[in-house]
Amino acid sequence: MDLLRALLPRAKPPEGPTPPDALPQGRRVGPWRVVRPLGQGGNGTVYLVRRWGRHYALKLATCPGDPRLVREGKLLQRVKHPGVVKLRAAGQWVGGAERFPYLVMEYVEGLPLYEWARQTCPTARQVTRLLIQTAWALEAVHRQHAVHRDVKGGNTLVRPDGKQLVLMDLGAGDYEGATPLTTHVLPPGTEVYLSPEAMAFAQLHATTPEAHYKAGPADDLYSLGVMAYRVLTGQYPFSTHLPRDMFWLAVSTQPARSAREANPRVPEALAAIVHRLLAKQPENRHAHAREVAEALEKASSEGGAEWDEPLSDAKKKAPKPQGVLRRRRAGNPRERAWMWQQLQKKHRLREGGPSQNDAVASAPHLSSRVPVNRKKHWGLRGLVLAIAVGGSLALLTPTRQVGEGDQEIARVPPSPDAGTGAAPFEAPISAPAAPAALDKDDPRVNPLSGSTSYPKLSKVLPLCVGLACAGGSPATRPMPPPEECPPGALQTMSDLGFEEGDYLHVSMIVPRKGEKRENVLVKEGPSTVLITRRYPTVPGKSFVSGRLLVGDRVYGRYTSLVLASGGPPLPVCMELVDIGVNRGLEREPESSETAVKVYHSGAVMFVDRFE
Ligand SMILES: Nc1ncnc2c1ncn2[C@@H]1O[C@H](COP(=O)(O)OP(=O)(O)OP(=O)(O)O)[C@@H](O)[C@H]1O
Repeated sequence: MDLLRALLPRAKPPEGPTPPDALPQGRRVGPWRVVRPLGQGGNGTVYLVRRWGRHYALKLATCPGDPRLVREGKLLQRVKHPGVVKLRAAGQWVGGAERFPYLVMEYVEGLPLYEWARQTCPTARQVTRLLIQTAWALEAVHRQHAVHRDVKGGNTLVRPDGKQLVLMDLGAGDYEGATPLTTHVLPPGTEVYLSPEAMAFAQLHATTPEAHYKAGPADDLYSLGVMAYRVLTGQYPFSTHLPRDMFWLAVSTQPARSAREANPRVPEALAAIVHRLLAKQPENRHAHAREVAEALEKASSEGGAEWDEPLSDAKKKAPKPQGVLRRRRAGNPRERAWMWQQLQKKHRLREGGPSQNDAVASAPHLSSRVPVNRKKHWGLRGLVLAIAVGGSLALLTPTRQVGEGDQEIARVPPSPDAGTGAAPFEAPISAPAAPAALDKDDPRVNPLSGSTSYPKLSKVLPLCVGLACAGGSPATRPMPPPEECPPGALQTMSDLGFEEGDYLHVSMIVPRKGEKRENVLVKEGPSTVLITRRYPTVPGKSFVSGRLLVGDRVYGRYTSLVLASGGPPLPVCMELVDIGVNRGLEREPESSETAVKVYHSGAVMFVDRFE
């Protein structure tokens, strides 16, 4: 029997289209090329994509024709505000016989609010600055007669300077005149951020299928209050460890403990604003988001030294990154594609199509079926995952606690005093070699190179050396492996007013006066190149240092910038590109195995990672 089984061909999953949540690196979506996934949300997968040397975030719907994503696009189109993620384009991706809407947004580099707070141990004033920005962003949303409906730390990103917050994910949002999509009592959202009036409505209309709660700006303000409470104290206003019914009861009837009680380092005036946002009656909250922003601005400007104390000081162990499980994939791409198709079929049969893709909070006394969030696919993903990790039933039938749908909730720190710690200070960058002197003996071999060592490049170097020892010829060596930027590099880029994809013209040599420019000899190793043009923040004759890697082309990774105007070297993350903005410089035909020549000039482009 076993022999028979061994002789029979193994059943293979049929070939199928790549699922929209598993696009590989390099796959094109319209003109955008996938770099890597950034994460998965309730109704789509967000990819880092690239076009013309610039990065964007592309959100691709999980369900064909998903009207929520289309609505998110329309909403983003209306709301134009520096504090709200910018929409750049929208389109449809064809996967098999289906069309999946996608949105292309600016790529916001940064950390979600709570993670930022955990890493930076901010003061009340620093947090308040970000809360003010959130309030102004909400004001911009509300002014468009729209509501966000899912305001929470996980839907914000704090830029690396820690001074700017961007409100993200308007996927649960709604605006006046939009086609109704909600088929349940409550619209999509996250349970711990749900207002008492929404809960009251859900309880009252639990048995009325046609009743739909209409969230308004006051609901967003309540959620903002929860978010503020959480970032200031490390806790939610009501314990998320309560049984669901008790949690609802507490939110509906109990006054929230003051944020100052939860964390004595929260200034009184700030705690009072948060308390007002958490009022049970919407009319007792601020009338508009603008009012919240103004109240916060006033309190912060009048606040004394207490506002500049860190809100906590103990260093906390990093929680397991969110979404890790969600990002794990089952089997190989073909198997995943097949499983995905099966699950889609099932999903469509059961749910009657993507338009019912709302997840709801049922009133607690009704059932404990579905917690409030938009991750209806969690069950499906759980199934895929369970298959992948050996069929753990626990994944399919988790013990649901309040707010479990919001993954961050499960990891709420028990007390603010668990504290946060300052992020490690940026590693110092060694000073690069000055480009002044040309090598007299061989003026065309890395004339600007030095012997500087750079922290991150130490990882690449042994690999290259290893490859060289193995006897691989430069032409046949693989591309250098991806590498993170040195600490502080992205900050330098933004301080100098550049964005990813911006580039500076460089010369591979210091040209001598009157000398005819020609191809130059280069070799692998430390390299310094001269910036040949003037830029508003980078004067001509500044230079960047890093390392050249010789492979099928000559790649350059530059990690240190010395401004001609003086000052210490600045960490940067810049990649050598040719005049067509292609990565690396072409090996000129006159190159040999041992003597590689490239064109004398090119450019160095700001990147957020060495790919
Ligand atoms: N424009 C962007 N720039 C950078 N990262 C982004 C951008 N948009 C989304 N992301 C990241 O992609 C991930 C998924 O985002 P998405 O908005 O789809 O879902 P979510 O907010 O994680 O979940 P849910 O939709 O269930 O609330 C998040 O980690 C988010 O920070």
